[in-house]
Amino acid sequence: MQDTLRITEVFYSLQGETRTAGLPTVFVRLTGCPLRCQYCDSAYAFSGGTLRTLDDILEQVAGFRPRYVCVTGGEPLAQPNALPLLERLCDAGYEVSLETSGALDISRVDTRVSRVVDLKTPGSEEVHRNRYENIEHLTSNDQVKFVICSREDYDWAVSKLIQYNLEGRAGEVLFSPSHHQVSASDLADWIVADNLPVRFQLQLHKLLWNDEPGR
Ligand SMILES: C[S@@+](CC[C@H](N)C(=O)[O-])C[C@H]1O[C@@H](n2cnc3c(N)ncnc32)[C@H](O)[C@@H]1O
Ligand SMILES: Nc1nc2[nH]cc(C(=O)O)c2c(=O)[nH]1
Ligand code: SF4
Ligand SMILES: [Mg+2]
Repeated sequence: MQDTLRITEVFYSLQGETRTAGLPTVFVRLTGCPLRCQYCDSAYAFSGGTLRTLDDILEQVAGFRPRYVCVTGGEPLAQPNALPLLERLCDAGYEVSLETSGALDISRVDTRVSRVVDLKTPGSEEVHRNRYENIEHLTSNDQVKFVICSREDYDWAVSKLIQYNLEGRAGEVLFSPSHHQVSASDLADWIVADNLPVRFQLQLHKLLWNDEPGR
């Protein structure tokens, strides 16, 4: 169908992650994902959802009068109409971010959008899906994220940081512990010991609300 997207939820909350962590943000969560990361906290968005028009989604977002809008999922870029949704959110004047697995082409995403590209680690069990061609499209408005499941994942992430000069390409490089799979304080200690040019982050929404859907 034209101009529709399959949507799991639209909600207003504090952004729990990335460079806008702590800022009130509307989340638009798109349904469906071709990956199956072993840690996925959003598996409820793999199926179901409601087909909605872009106009309908834009109208609900406007009702919250937000400054920040985050398009997430599921995997947003698995739906072709994610691209016009992102454009229209930017045209409406919001500061827009996109959370993507990095398994799909980001090159056609509006560059006004801050693209948060998750480079999947071996511990995610989806490392083979990384589309490394995306890295050349990154700008200082974009963010690269590693969700770390173990010391081995940390060492792998450091090697990718160096290999692709990620600090020089993206505005932010984020290291996040996979929830309850690696000690957050160990990860923090490793980053300091290695003097890494990355930002450690925790998922604020899990500290606040224990990952209830729609928060
Ligand atoms: C649910 S995904 C949706 C967007 C896209 N599919 C992706 O993977 O980036 C949003 C972010 O949450 C992260 N995430 C999911 N489960 C997590 C967990 N248990 N601990 C930490 N981060 C997690 C993902 O790695 C991703 O960066
Ligand atoms: N508050 C809040 N912040 C978030 N940042 C990323 C989220 C996600 O599930 O992708 C998320 C979420 O679900 N809730
Ligand atoms: S790519 Fe994102 S939504 Fe899909 S399984 Fe992995 S974390 Fe979950
Ligand atoms: Mg969540």
